[in-house]
Parts: sequence; structure tokens; C-alpha cells
Amino acid sequence: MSRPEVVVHGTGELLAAAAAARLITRIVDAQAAHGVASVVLTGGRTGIGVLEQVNRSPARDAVDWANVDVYWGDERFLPDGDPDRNETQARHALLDHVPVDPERVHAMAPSDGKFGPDADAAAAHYAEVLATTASRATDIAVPHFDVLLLGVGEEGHTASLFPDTPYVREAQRTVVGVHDCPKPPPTRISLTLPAIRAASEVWLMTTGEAKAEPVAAALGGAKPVDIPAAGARGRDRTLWLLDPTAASAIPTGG
Ligand SMILES: O=C1O[C@H](COP(=O)(O)O)[C@@H](O)[C@H](O)[C@H]1O
Repeated sequence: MSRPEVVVHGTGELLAAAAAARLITRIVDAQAAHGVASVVLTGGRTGIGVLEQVNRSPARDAVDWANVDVYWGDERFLPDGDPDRNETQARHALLDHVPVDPERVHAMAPSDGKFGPDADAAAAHYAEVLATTASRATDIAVPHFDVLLLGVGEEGHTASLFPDTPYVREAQRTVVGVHDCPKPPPTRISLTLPAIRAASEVWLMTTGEAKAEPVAAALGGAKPVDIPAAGARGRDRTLWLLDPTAASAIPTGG
């Protein structure tokens, strides 16, 4: 697993613009290398802001959007089209504006979909979706992910893995139904840490003073069970993209 690298941008707006440029380049490079790029999206203010910036970028059209596989790292288990769903927000921010192939957009099921209110069944189905195109490069049944985007919550959650829960401890399954979340909505679906760690690159993106403590704890070696973001690492690269307030409690190296 890679060691975390930290990049601090001057403002949240700059972070979103710079991360968008980085994401476009990552997708274009992956397509040059193997035809299809595979991206795992996140919800949250920063993650959605990055997608908005991708949409606004003149370089957006350098991407062959029909050959991008889109997945989600987590989902708020709500009805289809609910404005709080990560999928809905990502579609409004970017996916509705670019010619993605609907067959390559792999959303997690809504709470009024074919699994009804059974988040565990919806999670098991998503695990099957991931397993059908699993990469042989890892021993875990998920596709090759070129880049997996994550946010960080005030208590250190990432994707929908919250501290001191069975879900952050999950070692076998790739996707779990998450219940009794401290942040609304209470029911979610999430990739697990083993699935996240199968990605080539993991980018954790966050802004604001409320994130300073969990960011410092994660980078200071906290246990993933206490600060789930600490356990999110990419095989080739782990990148923390921060604004100065989110970075403000990181101890300066001596
Ligand atoms: O609920 C969620 O929150 C986190 C962090 O969001 P933020 O708005 O504090 O940046 C996000 O990473 C996750 O995908 C989402 O479901």
C-alpha cells in the first residue's frame, strides 16, 4: 500500500478546480493506457464540487466519456432521484452533461428499487456487480479502479464507514449495507476498506476547519477503526487534497 501524500491548495475553490484537472488527466492517461478508465465517485460537498469543476473545464471534452466506468464508493439509501442521493448529485453536477454510456454507470440501488428497503440485499447485489468485472491483479473481487475518490467526515468517516462500527472492521465483503449511521440518512451502502484498498489511486478530498482534527489524526497514524479515513490507501498512490483549514492541525515534521 502507498504512503499518503498531502497537497494543500489555497482555497476550497482552488482545490476543486485543481482536483478536477487532476481527475481529467488521470482519466485521459488511463484511457491512453488501457482504453477504458474506471472511476469511483464520492458524495459530499467537496467531491460534488470537484465534479462541477470537471463539467466547467474546457478539458472536459478531452475525456472519451463513453469509455469511462463509473462506480460509487458509497450511497445514501434513499428513493431514486432523491436530492440527497450521491448519485443524483453526481448526475446533476457532471454525468447528465457528458456522453457517458448508461451501461457503464453503476449506481448503487435506491431504497425504492428492486430490493425495496433492504439495504443489505442492495449491497450484496452491488458486490456481485463489482465481482462480474473483477480484476485479476488483486485477490479481491472488484474491478480495476484507476481512481477512487473519497470525502472525510467530521468524525473521520470515509465513504459510509463510520468509527467503531462492524462495517469499518469488515474484512471479507466488498460492499455492506450500513445501518444506524450517526450522520443522516441512517441507512447507507458502502464499499469496505478492503475494496477501497484495491484501487490503484485513492484521493481523499476535504475542506474546512471541522475536518482538521480527523485529517491530522488519519495522517498521524490513527487506527482505521477510530478514524476510518486512516485506512483508505491506494495500491499505487494515496493523495490527500486539502485546503489550509483542513490541513491546519497536521503536525509539521521536525
Ligand atoms: O455523507 C457523506 O459524507 C461524506 C463527507 O461529506 P462532506 O460534505 O463533509 O465532504 C462523503 O464522503 C460521503 O460520500 C457522503 O455519503
